[in-house]
Amino acid sequence: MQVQRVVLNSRPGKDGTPVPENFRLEETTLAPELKDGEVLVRTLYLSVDPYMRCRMNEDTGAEYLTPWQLSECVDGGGVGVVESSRCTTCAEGDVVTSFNWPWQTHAVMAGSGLQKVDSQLVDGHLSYFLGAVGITGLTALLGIREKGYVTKGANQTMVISGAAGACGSIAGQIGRLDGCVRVVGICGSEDKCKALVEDLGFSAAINYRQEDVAARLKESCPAGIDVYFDNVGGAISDTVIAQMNNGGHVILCGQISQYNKDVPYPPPLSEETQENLRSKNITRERFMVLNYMSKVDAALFELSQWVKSAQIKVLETVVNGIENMGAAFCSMMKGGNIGKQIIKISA
Ligand SMILES: NC(=O)C1=CN([C@@H]2O[C@H](COP(=O)(O)OP(=O)(O)OC[C@H]3O[C@@H](n4cnc5c(N)ncnc54)[C@H](OP(=O)(O)O)[C@@H]3O)[C@@H](O)[C@H]2O)C=CC1
Ligand SMILES: CCCCCC(=O)/C=C/[C@H]1[C@H](O)CC(=O)[C@@H]1CCCCCCC(=O)O
Repeated sequence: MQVQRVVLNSRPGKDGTPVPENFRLEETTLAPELKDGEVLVRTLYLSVDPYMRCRMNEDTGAEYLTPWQLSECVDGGGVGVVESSRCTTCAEGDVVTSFNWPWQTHAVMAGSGLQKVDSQLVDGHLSYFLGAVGITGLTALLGIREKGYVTKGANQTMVISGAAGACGSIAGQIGRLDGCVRVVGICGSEDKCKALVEDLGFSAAINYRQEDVAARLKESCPAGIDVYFDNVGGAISDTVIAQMNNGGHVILCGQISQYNKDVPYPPPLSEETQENLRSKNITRERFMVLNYMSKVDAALFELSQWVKSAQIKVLETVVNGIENMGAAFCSMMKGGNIGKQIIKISA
């Protein structure tokens, strides 16, 4: 069988901005016969995620991430359907997902590396398994529950950076559902601000590209900031932390503003920000969703119930075609997405 796949064509360099030409589309042939334990899957949807920027480097800088190899097929989150199987745990027609799905239109995979999913959890919106009812929804929910210390009735204000993205858009809605009285998002465009306030119920939204973030935070968080869901790091986070209340909590989810720089993860903080954290007794613990796998089933069920009952609204930016994987990744890294960036590979 002839299939299309995406390979890593070149590396952007540790300090470089990724470009679509770092990826290359190729044709390849799949072996006609499955071996014991293997399944043939058709790819439905693929995910592009910020951590992939680290996998473009020869040294990813994170012990749990392996580098993509030049001229080899790249991989990440994917969902697809089993077309034929020689594995006892997967049957034809099963919908399956994996963190290591090859960027390929069809693939032969070990059945043992696939998780079967129940399409009823997402009312048939299978791309949600890569977002709101998948890793990014889990990151938002478990990040808040494990590191946010949100308490009903405590009149807390939560600020979210990268608020209109996959994790951020869900985190703000969960902050509100869990009891924060004000939820304020920071993001990079007027359209994003409008979506946060008008569609997702955020109390206010700040466009960091056009507005004075410090001044707008003062205005929209009159009682200060208690919880900060940090997706971006850098200057935006320094500004937020400077306005946090004593005993506040930073959920250190990601630092995308630093991923095109040759710095370790998490990147070092300025003296001033370190002093702000110390003097105000603010916690800032690193959060990694993969460390909470024992809580995933219950968390996915909770996310599914919220999505099905429309208490959480899901935003997606969907691009069609495997040939657009590289462009979709680069666009997401620059803010081209509202909600989860998804690539639809087949119907
Ligand atoms: N800890 C964990 O277990 C996990 C952490 N993450 C982290 O969460 C964060 C969000 O990931 P995800 O939701 O998948 O991605 P998003 O859907 O949020 O997409 C990335 C967004 O980052 C914003 N961005 C890009 N560059 C900058 C910059 N220099 N300054 C401010 N914002 C920027 C852009 O939005 P805008 O237009 O607003 O600039 C862009 O849309 C990332 O840091 C990621 O590494 C993700 C999954 C798991
Ligand atoms: C080094 C920067 C990482 C910043 C945080 C982040 O984005 C983490 C993302 C992971 C999250 O815990 C869940 C995921 O899906 C991300 C990692 C996926 C790991 C796949 C491993 C693939 C491999 O290397 O073989």
